[in-house]
Amino acid sequence: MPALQGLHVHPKLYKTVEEKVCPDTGFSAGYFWSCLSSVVSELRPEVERCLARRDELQQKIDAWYSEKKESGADLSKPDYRQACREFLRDIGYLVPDKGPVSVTTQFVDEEIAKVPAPQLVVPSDNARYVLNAVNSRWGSLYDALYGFDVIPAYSVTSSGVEINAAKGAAGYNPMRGEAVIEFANGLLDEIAPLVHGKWGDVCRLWPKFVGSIQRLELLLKDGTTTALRTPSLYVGSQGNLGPPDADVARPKSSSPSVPDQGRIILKHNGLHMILEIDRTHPIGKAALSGIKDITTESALTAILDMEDSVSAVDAVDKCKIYCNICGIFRGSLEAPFVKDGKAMTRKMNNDVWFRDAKGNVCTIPGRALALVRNVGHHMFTDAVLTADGKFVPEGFLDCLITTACALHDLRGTGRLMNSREGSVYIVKPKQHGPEEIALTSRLFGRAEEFFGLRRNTIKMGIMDEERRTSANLRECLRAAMERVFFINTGFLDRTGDEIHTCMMAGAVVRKGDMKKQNWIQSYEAGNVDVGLHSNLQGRAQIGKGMWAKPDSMKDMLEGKIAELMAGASTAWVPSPAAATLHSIHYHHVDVPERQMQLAMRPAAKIETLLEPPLLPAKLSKEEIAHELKENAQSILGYVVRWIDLGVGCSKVPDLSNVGLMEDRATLRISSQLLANWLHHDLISEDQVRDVFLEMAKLVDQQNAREPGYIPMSVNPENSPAFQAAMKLVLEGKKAPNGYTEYTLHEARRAVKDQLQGLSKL
Ligand SMILES: CC(=O)SCCNC(=O)CCNC(=O)[C@H](O)C(C)(C)COP(=O)(O)OP(=O)(O)OC[C@H]1O[C@@H](n2cnc3c(N)ncnc32)[C@H](O)[C@@H]1OP(=O)(O)O
Ligand SMILES: O=CC(=O)O
Ligand SMILES: [Mg+2]
Repeated sequence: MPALQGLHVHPKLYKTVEEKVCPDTGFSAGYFWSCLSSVVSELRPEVERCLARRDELQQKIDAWYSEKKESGADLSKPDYRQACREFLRDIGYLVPDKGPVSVTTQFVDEEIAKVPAPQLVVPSDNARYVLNAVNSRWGSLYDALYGFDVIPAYSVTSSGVEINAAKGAAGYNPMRGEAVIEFANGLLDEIAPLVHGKWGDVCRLWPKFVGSIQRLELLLKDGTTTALRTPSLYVGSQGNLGPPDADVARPKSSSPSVPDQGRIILKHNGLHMILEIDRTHPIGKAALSGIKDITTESALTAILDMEDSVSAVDAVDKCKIYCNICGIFRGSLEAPFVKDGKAMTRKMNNDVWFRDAKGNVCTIPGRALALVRNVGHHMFTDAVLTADGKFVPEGFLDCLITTACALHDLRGTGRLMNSREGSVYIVKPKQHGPEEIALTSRLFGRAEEFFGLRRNTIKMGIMDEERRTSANLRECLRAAMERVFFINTGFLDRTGDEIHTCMMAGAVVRKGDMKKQNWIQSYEAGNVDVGLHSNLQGRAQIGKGMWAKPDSMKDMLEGKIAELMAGASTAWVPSPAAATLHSIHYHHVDVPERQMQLAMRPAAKIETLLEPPLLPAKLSKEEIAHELKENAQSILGYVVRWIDLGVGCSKVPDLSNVGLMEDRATLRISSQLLANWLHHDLISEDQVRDVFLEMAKLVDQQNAREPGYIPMSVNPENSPAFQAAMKLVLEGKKAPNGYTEYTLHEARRAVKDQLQGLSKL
């Protein structure tokens, strides 16, 4: 390990910083390490103090709940809410409320400040996915509808005819295609209605100058022409689109004499939709309007995640991530891969060019605004060691690397532009209360000083996902009032933290019942209330959590609109297709107006937030057994891929065979829930072992075709993944804040060492 400025840096990381990150920034690698060295000396003691404070508070909470429980108190009773609040105030868990806060963050890109839209999260260790994520600003509506379950296998058309619209294996099903087009036309009728007629009857469309400005004109199949009811929704065009050479309606099959190939750009609620007209394309040829697809503005922001969706346990893993992040900020990231037998290379998309309604050339960004999620304060890495051999806070390294990579964007040395406002967006997860947020803000401030950046260039996305943050959210905002660019309800981690914090209070409800509990309703509402009353509109997002069923798009389309109705200006999606489909909700809901309505309601009560999610009545043996199985299956299904294959986010089928997105936050929930039930004797250790052995067989079957997969059930005693999964439950009670990372990291590192040993033989 090279020793630099008192630090010992892993050679791989040294090389990455020297060869990838620093060139063209104006800063040398030596300077970079001296900055890290300073910040470690300065702020590491503060991190340690914050972590010790977490443990101290948890011990006090455990003791309080244990005592109440032993004295036979019914903790679900309202009397206890007040007592609990007072206790938490006495121990400093709840901090004094200093009154209203007005967030003043400046230079925030409009994707965050102005336009409500989906937010995609992507594991940053996978270059191919990362590229897909930044390119998911634009998505094919037709593909998203065709490829998922939104269109049922058997559909009824608007004329009442039942059709077989199954996807099928044998190529394109034109009837499914018809159903897709019908859905899309219905959507256009809602968001861009015509003066008369319906989108389904349009046989041609073109921009037409009315005075000095273009309007969209449309020819209907009855031969009449029409226009948009709101003409300003048309914002431009591209290509060769008319005017039509005849004032007679053309029959469906005949092609116009003027080649009809081009794009019509509409804009509604701040989001663009591009009607792709191409009568030479098989879909466009078959469509009355010639529209072959609708390219929809989808994920305006994408979080490149260094945290819960990746398995990164050492310098080598971290370097892979850092190179991807650097590639994005330089605009140079590429990923060669083979798909369906074809070799291809994925790159970052260019911006979209078109002529606006006055005929001027203009552009819209071609990529989502990239935000980077660093790791939390509780993580330390041996990629860099201090002179006395201690691991450095991993979040410090993440922050300095992210900022140094972003210099390429800020200085314009990259090929493409990320932030047009000259900001860097770092999402900081798992912060507990205002003091930790103040610590992050100091870290960001130091990074700005090191690299000569304007104060508050580095913006902070606050994951509201730990109970102490939710309970003190206003003070948390105060601690970052010049930097905050979002508060997001990470309800998955938050649920894990809820269970851990209230571990001693009693047995908690089943995983599927958590969302109905009072605490979570109060948490979701409280986050919106605090955001709306702290001046976030126009400056920062109020975000809601992940849709964790990546294949269940019909359910998402029906359900996820509720998050906008609840006041969110963005919400997380797991994939580009989900972003495209979720974007529909932002056309249905006028978010600023909805937020104005919600700002009038009485704010959610803190007492409700503090109500533990305890089982109201005993569960039957069968119910307990089922819940144990379900959690064991998801824990094993996730953990085995994390530890043996180094995959940090997986789609794991549940017992009903629904694919669920599992990441470290969902693992925190499942393991904490079982640890809680174990502590309260709903299940025994023997039962846990038996069920884990049974589920290991099922998980082995599910992964049988995965290259490199090592079955757990053959020799569970020697399977690091099986052992780690068991440990997460059996020792979950004493895991700090219920975090799973320590167990996962230890086991993954052992597997990597073993693999390295084998490769040397
Ligand atoms: C609590 C929290 O912290 S939530 C935040 C953490 N969670 C996440 O980030 C979830 C991100 N999502 C994912 O990792 C994935 O979608 C998974 C693991 C859930 C499913 O992955 P897969 O099984 O590979 O998905 P599937 O086979 O359906 O789709 C693969 C295609 O979709 C793309 N894709 C899927 N998810 C993403 C994504 N998040 N970003 C970009 N592209 C994606 C892939 O690039 C691939 O397309 P390609 O072949 O053209 O490259
Ligand atoms: O990070 C998101 C969460 O839900 O946890
Ligand atoms: Mg989280």
